[in-house]
Amino acid sequence: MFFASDNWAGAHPNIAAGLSANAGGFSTAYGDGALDQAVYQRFSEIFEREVAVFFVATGTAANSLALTAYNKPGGISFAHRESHVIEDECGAPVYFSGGSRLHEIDGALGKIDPHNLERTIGRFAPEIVHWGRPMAVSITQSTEVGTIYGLDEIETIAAIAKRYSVPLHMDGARFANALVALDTSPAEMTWKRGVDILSFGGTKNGCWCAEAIVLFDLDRARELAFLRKRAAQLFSKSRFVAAQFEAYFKDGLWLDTARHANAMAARLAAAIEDSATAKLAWLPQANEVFAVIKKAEAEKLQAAGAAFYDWHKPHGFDGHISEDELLYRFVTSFATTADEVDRFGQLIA
Ligand SMILES: Cc1ncc(COP(=O)(O)O)c(C=O)c1O
Ligand SMILES: C[C@@H](O)[C@H](N)C(=O)O
Repeated sequence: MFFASDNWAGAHPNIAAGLSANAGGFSTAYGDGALDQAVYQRFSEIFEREVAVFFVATGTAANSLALTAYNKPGGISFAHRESHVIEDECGAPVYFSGGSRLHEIDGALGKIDPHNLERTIGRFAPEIVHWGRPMAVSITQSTEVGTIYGLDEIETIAAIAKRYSVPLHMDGARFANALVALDTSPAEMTWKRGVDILSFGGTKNGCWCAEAIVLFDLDRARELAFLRKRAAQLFSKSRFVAAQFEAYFKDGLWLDTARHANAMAARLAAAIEDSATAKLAWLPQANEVFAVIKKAEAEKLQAAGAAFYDWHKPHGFDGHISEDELLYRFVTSFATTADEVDRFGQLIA
């Protein structure tokens, strides 16, 4: 029973088959091969406009380079206080940009509160040389605590970013999970709501190692090409990332895998709701489930083979956590089975 992270899941068989099918022969290196070009075109079709696509190895690289694409001396990017770019990337966005800063914005359950954003970014609007100046706004979709921004919420945040002439970045490490949960289109959830640059994650949703920066603001494409190479993120055998995305998009596989992961999260949440020894912290909106469980009970579950971790209490969670309890995070994936969830449900009953 593996709920530690969707990063623990392997590669979907179709993705693995796509890699094998493209392993032979020769292909122009460094992103210029026929398969690369075909996949770039597929991204433009999916987003219903011409986009620039840059394959990178990790979500951290995608986020760091996306923010660096808009770099400026004294630049400040604004992100949720518990965002991955602030809490889990070891300062990579600051490092890759040569010293831009990340400023925390508060908001409940992983989502930036627009009023807090307006108030904070507004303070830096005079661009006083001592303080620095706004450079970007970054949101995570779905968020680090499995919540989702509605289309109107994205639009509201984008409008604030535009008011201060900065781009809106979307950390889409779990883009597909949010997309199917909202039952909307990639275009509607991004550029049509004011997103300028997207970290498009495939790795957590069935790929072996496939992340892409999707740039809607094509004027930045040339700059980003150099930033990626300087960051040692340009794959020589780029066809192997392209092959994964080709299989990922084929027949809507990426949407099916995300729907399955979300459905398994809903199933797991129902089992936790029915439990006498655990409390669901909030309803899952994508593929992450959070529950308050007695430490002793959690240890029994882990001893029985369930892999999951405790998680820090997010801002805006007003549930009670007793001394002998902790908040735990469960992440489902394309590889999570109903049997696995039901087996866990029996243990936690
Ligand atoms: C919300 C979010 N963004 C970005 C990342 C970064 O991905 P990576 O670990 O591949 O750098 C993760 C990692 O799981 C994540 O959860
Ligand atoms: C670092 C850890 O949070 C990872 N991003 C995950 O979601 O599992």
